Amino acid sequence: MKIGIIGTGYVGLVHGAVLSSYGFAVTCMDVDAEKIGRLSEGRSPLYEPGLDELLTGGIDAGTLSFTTSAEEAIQSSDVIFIAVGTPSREDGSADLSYVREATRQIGLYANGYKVVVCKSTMPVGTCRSIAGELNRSLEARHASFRIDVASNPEFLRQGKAVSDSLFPLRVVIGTESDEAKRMLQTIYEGHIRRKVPFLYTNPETAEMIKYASNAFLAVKISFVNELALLSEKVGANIEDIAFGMGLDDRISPHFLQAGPGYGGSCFPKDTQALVDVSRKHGEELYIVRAAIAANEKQKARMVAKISGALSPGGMLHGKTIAVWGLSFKPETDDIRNAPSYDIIDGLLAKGAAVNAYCPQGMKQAKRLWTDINGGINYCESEADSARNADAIVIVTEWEQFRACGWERIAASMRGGFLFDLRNMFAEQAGVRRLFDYYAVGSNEPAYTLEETL
Ligand SMILES: NC(=O)C1=CN([C@@H]2O[C@H](COP(=O)(O)OP(=O)(O)OC[C@H]3O[C@@H](n4cnc5c(N)ncnc54)[C@H](O)[C@@H]3O)[C@@H](O)[C@H]2O)C=CC1
Ligand SMILES: O=C(O)[C@H]1O[C@H](OP(=O)(O)OP(=O)(O)OC[C@H]2O[C@@H](n3ccc(=O)[nH]c3=O)[C@H](O)[C@@H]2O)[C@H](O)[C@@H](O)[C@@H]1O
Repeated sequence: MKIGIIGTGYVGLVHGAVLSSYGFAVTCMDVDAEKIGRLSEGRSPLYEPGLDELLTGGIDAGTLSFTTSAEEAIQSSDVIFIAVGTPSREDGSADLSYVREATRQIGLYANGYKVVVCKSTMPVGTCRSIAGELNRSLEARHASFRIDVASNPEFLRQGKAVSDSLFPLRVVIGTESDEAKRMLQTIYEGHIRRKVPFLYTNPETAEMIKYASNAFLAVKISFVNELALLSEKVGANIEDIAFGMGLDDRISPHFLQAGPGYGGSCFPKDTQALVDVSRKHGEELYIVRAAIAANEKQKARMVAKISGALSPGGMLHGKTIAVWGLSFKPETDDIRNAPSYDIIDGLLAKGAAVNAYCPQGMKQAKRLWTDINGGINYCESEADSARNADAIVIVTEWEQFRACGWERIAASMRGGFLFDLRNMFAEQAGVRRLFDYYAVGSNEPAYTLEETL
């Protein structure tokens, strides 16, 4: 069975590389010629642990190829995954123009029976509308074959995309076509053998499972973040609260990590798109709406927390702040909707100078944050950014921050503040004692500079 992937971003590229490692012949197609050029040389355009090895393996084995030609990818494949972006429009609805274009090209170039699989996250009803559009195209061409469509949402996390693809927690297949179901079962045979739960539904249910899962996780994070703000006021500790809640397996300990607010290319856009769908159907999702609002509040509160501690009036003229971690989470170079953007923007608006450092996110930040880049001084390392700074703000919990030479860094600073927005060092007296230390969701007596001097 030959497989085509339309859209070689985080999802399409990882999915294609993983399927090629199973031995399928995979053709990955993208409209971005620069991306395809790099990939053809075996160089990944994005950072994802384990991906480089899979790419080289697939290219060397001859099972993975890349093209900018939709015609070639579509005509050479039996199963075509649509994995293009579905970003937010201004009004929060999902922009389906890339999906529509991919669909148009399949309708135009298909040269025999195909299964089209909707891998992108698409609002409920999209999969069925794609089927309708394809049928109309085939009718107009008087084609003698049909195309079946299935929804097969993706649940991988960035930073763990390869392992999540190899070892998913579940596979959801939403289709009314037995042939499409059978072909997807063949593709995912390894998961079936490993007894990964498979869920067969109609396309609408599959689409909703994806949005419901992301929205639920976003709600969980916003819930714990609001409790973190309250905890600071009432003298409680959010880390202990989350641990105490998580011991109940009906709640589970996962996704209860308080922080600066969720970010990324999916939670912000998918929660908004779900709210948009709910409004269009007259069934407003108040809880999801509240999670979105709480997330915005959380990012603003982080700026207020930093500025309030550094200056009684809240303005930051003359202060230099080192911001560590620009990517929306560790182990990715993706800065889409990263809380770091809002926090830096807020600090700059208050007059601060910002020294930024991120292990992987700086290249994209330099390219994409054109509106705030004038105010950011990008640095080579943690130490470089902290030299002569008044404060360090950890926005993303990169593991390498744990052992970055804290004594030396603290000694090189002008001020002594550490705002640990991920509570990385909440339990580590060795680092806390070097700073006026601020965590999220707790005001427990920190090891302040006065105490240690
Ligand atoms: N990033 C993630 O962790 C996850 C993303 N998803 C969903 O998967 C979809 C893709 O997301 P990402 O991979 O992050 O997006 P991305 O932005 O990294 O990649 C999308 C790719 O599609 C290409 N493209 C656009 N129109 C095209 C066309 N007509 N033909 C061929 N290529 C085209 C773009 O050039 C780009 O390379 C989205 O719907 C997203 O919500 C789902 C689960 C996880
Ligand atoms: O649809 C998607 O794109 C994907 O979205 C998320 O994956 P991802 O965005 O890669 O990353 P997460 O690990 O879920 O983190 C998202 C954001 O929430 C934040 N977060 C996460 C967990 C937590 O306890 N607290 C918290 O603040 C992270 O820092 C990050 O900013 C989901 O976890 C995936 O299952 C889904 O496939």
